[in-house]
Amino acid sequence: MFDTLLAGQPKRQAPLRILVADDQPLNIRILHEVFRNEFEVLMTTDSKQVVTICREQNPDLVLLDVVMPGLNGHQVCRQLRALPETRDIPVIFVTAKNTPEDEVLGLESGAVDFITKPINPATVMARVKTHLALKLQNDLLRSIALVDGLTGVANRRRFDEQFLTAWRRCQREQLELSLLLIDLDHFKLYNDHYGHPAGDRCLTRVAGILNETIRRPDDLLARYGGEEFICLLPNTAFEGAQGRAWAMLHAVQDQGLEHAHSPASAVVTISIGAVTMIPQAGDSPETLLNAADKQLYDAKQSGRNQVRGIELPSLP
Ligand SMILES: Nc1nc2c(ncn2[C@@H]2O[C@H](COP(=O)(O)OP(=O)(O)OP(=O)(O)O)[C@@H](O)[C@H]2O)c(=O)[nH]1
Repeated sequence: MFDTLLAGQPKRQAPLRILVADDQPLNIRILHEVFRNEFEVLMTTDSKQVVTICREQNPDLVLLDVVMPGLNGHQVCRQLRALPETRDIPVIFVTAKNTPEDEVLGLESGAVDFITKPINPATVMARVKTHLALKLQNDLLRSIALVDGLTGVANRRRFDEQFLTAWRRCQREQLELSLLLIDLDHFKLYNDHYGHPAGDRCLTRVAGILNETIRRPDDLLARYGGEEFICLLPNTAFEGAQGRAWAMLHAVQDQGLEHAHSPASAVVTISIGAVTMIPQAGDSPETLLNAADKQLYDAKQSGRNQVRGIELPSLP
């Protein structure tokens, strides 16, 4: 099952990655020996490092010792489940404590399985492969559920998830967060003149053009609804966001897609509302969305085929 699933995956950039956390270096060495030929193995003896490593290195599975100084395995597991960016990483407890009470406690804290010490290498490998296969299957289903069926770019749900994660990160680290709200100009007239199927093809072309202007791994272009797209630019200052917006506007215009009945231009064009802010504790993500909407409205009012932008002051 594992190899079949792996073969069906979109090509991964890196090998599957496992994090082994145990305060005893000897135990880590034993597990490293079991996995090192098949997976990339991350290791730590410090339970307090597990959440940070998961956030930064996004392992596909965690093997977690239960009894550790500082935070115990159950506490770590609960922390992982509470964070959006780590909650889908499966955790297997590796423990000498295997009474029914221990197992209930472990399952309640969110572990998917238990492996009893002293470990049997063949059993550990089989269990880990089973859970990795399930994780890959979940990742695949999630990725399908998060793509817009018409244009192939991210859908609204994916945007909502990623926006919230970016918002929290920028709030925590006091970074600039920018949003571009993008709308095709006079698209009703396009549909009326060329027909709905041609309108669909036009939307798909524009989505592709916009997506090609995205540069950084954390940037995201999504279809926000109808003929509206949205672009998330975390850790991006106002000038950078404006630059991206104008690059998108020119890229669409330069394609020269005929729009004979548009009062704005002879070709398909877009209008963009751009906003930037450093989120503070009292701010809400809607502030940024509403501001982008207002800027987009201004761009439309000013004749379309325009970028309008604003840098929001933070709350005192
Ligand atoms: N072909 C196609 N058309 C869509 C889709 N989603 C929304 N539309 C059309 O997009 C058009 C949007 O029209 P309006 O909201 O009036 O805006 P507009 O004509 O683009 O005018 P402005 O935004 O003011 O420049 C409507 O005709 C919708 O039917 C889609 O998936 N496919």
